[in-house]
Amino acid sequence: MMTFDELVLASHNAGKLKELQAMLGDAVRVRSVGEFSDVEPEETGLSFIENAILKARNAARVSGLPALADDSGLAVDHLGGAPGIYSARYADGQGDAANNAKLLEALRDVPDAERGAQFVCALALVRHADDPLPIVCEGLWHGRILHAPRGEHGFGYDPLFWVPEQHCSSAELAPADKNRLSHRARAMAQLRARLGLA
Ligand SMILES: O=P(O)(O)OP(=O)(O)OP(=O)(O)OC[C@H]1O[C@@H](n2cnc3c(O)ncnc32)[C@H](O)[C@@H]1O
Ligand SMILES: [Mg+2]
Repeated sequence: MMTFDELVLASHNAGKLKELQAMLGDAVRVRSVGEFSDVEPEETGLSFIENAILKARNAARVSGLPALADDSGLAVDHLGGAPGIYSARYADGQGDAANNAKLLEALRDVPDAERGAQFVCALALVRHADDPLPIVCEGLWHGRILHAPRGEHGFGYDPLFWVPEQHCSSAELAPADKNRLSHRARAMAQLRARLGLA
């Protein structure tokens, strides 16, 4: 079993950091990679898993600590799984509002039945930068893309993601509920089990 008292979170995304911290609770002392470096590694992988491992290794390298990375995104059925691993860069780095506007435009006039989508989260945990055996977990969250944004919580694509079983968007969920239901929560539950913490 892997145990440690300090862990660096390999993300520069404030929304993600907040959710990951809430999910990890007091189990481990958490640092952010931003404390060690402002340079974000290039996400050159072709899969969520490859990018998560790449970010985890980078954070372990700059911090000297074990590192947990999250690579996530939104895969839209009608768009053949796009924006996928390119979700953060969908509108060429112009940020969340531009990403959401571009997605709404891409799905303009597409009926509800064809607006299925899933949020994907890959988590990678490495003990050190060259760890040959990263722990990797994935979580999916199925939903549908709305026709207009709803809700103020969360971050990123949350205002456009309808959660059928909750009858609201993921930005309308209380943070604690999103952290129980989301792609990230599902990946984190697997990680806990793998670490013997579940
Ligand atoms: O790579 P790091 O530094 O962690 O930060 P990032 O924001 O670049 O993160 P990703 O590369 O994993 O890209 C994730 C994209 O998917 C979006 N996303 C991921 N999880 C989400 C969630 O729970 N709710 C809404 N959008 C989410 C997020 O807004 C980004 O556009
Ligand atoms: Mg990124």
